[in-house]
Amino acid sequence: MKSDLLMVVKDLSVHYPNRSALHKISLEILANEAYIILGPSGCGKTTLLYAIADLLTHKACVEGSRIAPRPLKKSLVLQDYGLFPWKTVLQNVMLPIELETRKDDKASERAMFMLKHLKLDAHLDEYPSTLSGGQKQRVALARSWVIEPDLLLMDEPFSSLDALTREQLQEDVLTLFNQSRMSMITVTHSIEEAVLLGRHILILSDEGTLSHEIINPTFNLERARENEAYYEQCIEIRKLLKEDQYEKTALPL
Ligand SMILES: Nc1ncnc2c1ncn2[C@@H]1O[C@H](COP(=O)(O)OP(=O)(O)OP(=O)(O)O)[C@@H](O)[C@H]1O
Repeated sequence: MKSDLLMVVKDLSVHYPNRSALHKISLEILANEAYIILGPSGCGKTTLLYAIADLLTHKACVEGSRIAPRPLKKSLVLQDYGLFPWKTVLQNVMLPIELETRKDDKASERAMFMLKHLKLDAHLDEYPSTLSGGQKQRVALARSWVIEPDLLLMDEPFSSLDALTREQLQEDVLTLFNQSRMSMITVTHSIEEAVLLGRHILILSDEGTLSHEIINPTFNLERARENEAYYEQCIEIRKLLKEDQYEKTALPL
């Protein structure tokens, strides 16, 4: 196995009691890489993310394998932040450290660095109810980063934020990604977000198969939104999604 391999997913299929969600998905997840899961609504993006995170409900029947050559530290960021309302910003961020059995002397220092970087240092003792959506999502990001995960999993993390806040947070994620050695997997509906945050773009079809796995040459491009190559890549991805849709609806000759 390659030394920088975090996980090998082989022939993964997931069946819920009333329907199947994924069909024979195979992929490799490498260290220090950025992955996107993109596809139409209901195609199984969240199911794939949860399968990788090992968080599928007990009702899901899973076939195939997910093999990690070494134990992985994983963190999950959800669309609705998942903060504890009775804990302050700092307490929310430090929670995963408290739950760890291993002593981590540098954790407080790391948490403070993260909170400062994400411009939350003036809100340490505030409760989530007093924060804006963007601030809450920053707390969730800081919390997921503080344990220095091998794999950061994000389920539509910015979809409930306004456009400017979303853009700022996407920049924050890229900066933190570039300063770390982790891999991240982001589920999104947005082609623009996919091209911004993913070097590997995995496109699922309506039937829950992996229809395309694309290497995005514009990933990590400086000031991507001011660059033509970024928009050309968005157009390419949009074409592939439309072709998938067309193939599905085309009448047989
Ligand atoms: N716990 C569950 N029990 C039964 N069916 C489920 C469950 N979770 C998801 N499904 C079904 O599996 C399919 C895939 O769901 P999933 O949430 O993974 O898709 P998605 O691509 O993330 O959707 P969206 O883009 O709308 O969030 C859907 O048809 C959904 O109804």
